[in-house]
Amino acid sequence: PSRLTTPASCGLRLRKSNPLAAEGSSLGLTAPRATCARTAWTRQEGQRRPQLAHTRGSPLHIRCLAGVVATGARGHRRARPPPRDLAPVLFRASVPGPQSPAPTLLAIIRKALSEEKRVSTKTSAADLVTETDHLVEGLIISELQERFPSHRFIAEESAAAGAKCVLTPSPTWIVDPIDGTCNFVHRFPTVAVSIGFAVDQELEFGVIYHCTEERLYTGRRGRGAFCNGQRLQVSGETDISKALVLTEIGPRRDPATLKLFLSNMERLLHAKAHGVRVIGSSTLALCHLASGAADAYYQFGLHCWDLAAATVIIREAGGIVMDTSGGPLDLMSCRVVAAGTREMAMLIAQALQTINYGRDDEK
Ligand SMILES: O=P(O)(O)OC[C@@]1(O)O[C@H](CO)[C@@H](O)[C@@H]1O
Ligand SMILES: [Mg+2]
Repeated sequence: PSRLTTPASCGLRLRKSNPLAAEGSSLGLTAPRATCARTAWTRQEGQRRPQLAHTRGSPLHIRCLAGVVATGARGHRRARPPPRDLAPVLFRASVPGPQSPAPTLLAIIRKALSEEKRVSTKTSAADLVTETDHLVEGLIISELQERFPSHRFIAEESAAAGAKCVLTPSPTWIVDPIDGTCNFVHRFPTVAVSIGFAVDQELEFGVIYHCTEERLYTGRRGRGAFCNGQRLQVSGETDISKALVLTEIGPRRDPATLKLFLSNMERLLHAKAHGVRVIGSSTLALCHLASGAADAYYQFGLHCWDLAAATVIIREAGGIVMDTSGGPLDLMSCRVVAAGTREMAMLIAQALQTINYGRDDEK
């Protein structure tokens, strides 16, 4: 029995030759296909979450996706994140196989990406949501909830519907079902799913999947960060005048907020940063930082579901994630500075003017 064994209800079986079964194997670029119980989903009128039914024999599905990421995360204090080797199985497996009759998480996102969407707005005209955001969040939560009834959830669309975002010591899943919804609506192919996990208010692991480029980023506290099996390492840059900096605009577009946003960007450009980029997904921007493709990230107006998974990945890649004041990160504070080095993070923090977005746990 290896750590790859998932609970019987999932029905996941991996072939004996599975290289991921070996302790310390890579993140599974060569992961074999796995089979598990088939999960069919339906969504009836007025029903917020999909209903799940099981049949044996189909390619791995969201049930396994949630089940595998959750393996070992049972129980307060003793909660243990999954072996890092399992994470790729999780997302890889949710891509439908040739004979798959059931849509899977990534299949749902990819299909919807190319279709017309029903788009609604949330806190502002630039803060978008689609039915796919709701559907994906519902799938992830119902699977995890069924397996871990005592665990708590903080998730973007549930929060938008009024659920409180309070991080307690209980094991808590922090979910952004689609990060980059505006990109998703425009078919701009920079869209991710982000799932973080915290116990005792400490982030334990994070998984971010770049849905169109099939890049799986994972980080587990004390065990490193990886992208498709390659270890991630931040850049060692300490000089702003040699830095590529990433940010996101934030949802507000009122003149005062925009003025501060543009002035912060201007300050970094005056400091001769090579560039300041906005790609439309804070989780993927933070993954670029973790991989050394950028040197710093800052933002006002992001949320705990943008930060949870990415924070573990950046820290495990050797980077710094801190508050814009230069103090420790506060996951609920709606602001962040991250960089490959503490020197760079401090320089960025010192250059910024604060934009007050309030706190996630006070909304
Ligand atoms: O709504 P979504 O797609 O999950 O978030 C999109 C996004 O650009 O908006 C947030 C706030 O500006 C960013 O941090 C985040 O990446
Ligand atoms: Mg989202």
